[in-house]
Amino acid sequence: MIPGKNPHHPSFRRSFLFAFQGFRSAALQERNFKVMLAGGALAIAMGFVCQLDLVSWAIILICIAVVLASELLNTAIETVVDLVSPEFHPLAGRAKDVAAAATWVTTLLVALAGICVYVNALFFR
Ligand SMILES: Nc1ncnc2c1ncn2[C@@H]1O[C@H](COP(=O)(O)OP(=O)(O)OP(=O)(O)O)[C@@H](O)[C@H]1O
Repeated sequence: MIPGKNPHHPSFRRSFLFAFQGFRSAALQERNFKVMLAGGALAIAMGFVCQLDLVSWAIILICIAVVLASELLNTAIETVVDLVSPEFHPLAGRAKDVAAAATWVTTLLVALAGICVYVNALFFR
């Protein structure tokens, strides 16, 4: 909470608007997040092409959510690091590198999970 601000929590509607504002700024300004949104759209299109069953759709949607959420968290961490350490500092660099690694590990494993789902839908049904 911002110091000195009204201690009452914002309403759900206002909280949702703040979250939407964060999503919008990431979608407009972050190249990696744009790429991941495009990847999510592609995954959904492939789901229709492969005529996924309900459980496979659930797996694909969870995968998309995990990747987008990890990129949003990575962006949040980078933003805070830039705020508290605008100058070069090895710990700032480490924090950004580790946050980026989290995104890439997630993306890699989600891509493998997605391939399993589509291969199963195309060749084993
Ligand atoms: N303040 C800093 N001190 C030390 N190293 C830093 C600092 N800021 C960035 N770095 C190093 O530069 C790398 C790139 O940082 P940058 O802020 O450009 O993020 P990025 O990789 O461009 O992120 P994105 O592409 O997601 O916006 C970091 O991973 C880190 O290794």
